[in-house]
Amino acid sequence: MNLKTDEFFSKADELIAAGRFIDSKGWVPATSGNFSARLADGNIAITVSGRHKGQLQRDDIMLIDPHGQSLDGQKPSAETLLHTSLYQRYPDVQAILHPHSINATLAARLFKTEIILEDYELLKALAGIDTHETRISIPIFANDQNIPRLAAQVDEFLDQYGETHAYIIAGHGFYTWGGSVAETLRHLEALEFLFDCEIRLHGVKQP
Ligand SMILES: CSCCC(=O)C(=O)COP(=O)(O)O
Ligand SMILES: [Zn+2]
Repeated sequence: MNLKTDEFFSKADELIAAGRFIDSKGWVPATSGNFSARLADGNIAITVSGRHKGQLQRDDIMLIDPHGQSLDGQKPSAETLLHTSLYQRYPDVQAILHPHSINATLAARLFKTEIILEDYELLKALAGIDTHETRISIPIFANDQNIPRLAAQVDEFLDQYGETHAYIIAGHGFYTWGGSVAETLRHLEALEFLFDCEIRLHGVKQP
């Protein structure tokens, strides 16, 4: 049975286009990052491990089940568990994007455990926020090569502190998600701008 349906290819094409845009900004250097989108049957279209995310072709997007098992023989992202955990937690989440941007990396060096974003008009680009008079915290987790342990740490935090639009992994990148690939890309772009503002504001050494 061919599991790659029209819906799969449509989502794959959205992820490919998102990858080109994200790469054009320099946010997925040297094969870093990974992307996924949930399909109507619960299976997930996700990037094959090790591919350059700015040069994706249809063959670079593969199919996994909700538990992260490959359904087409290809090897999914090394960070698949971070995707499947978020889909399991948030039934409305339909796409996840993970860039390795300079701003996320610098933000973790500067802010250590969380980055606070408040009083920015662009916060309204994040789903559910309708005023600049909003204060959100983006948590920062220590990097870990043990992805199950990292996923468990994220899960434990989200169990305790509830919803967030994104999280940063120190020295690594960030994860963000949304109700569609387009919404997730909007979150990614807005968060990049907001991280940049905070880094410029707090990161410039005083004379
Ligand atoms: C060269 S980046 C190291 C791995 C990583 O953090 C990443 O985002 C890409 O891994 P993938 O297996 O998804 O290609
Ligand atoms: Zn990564």
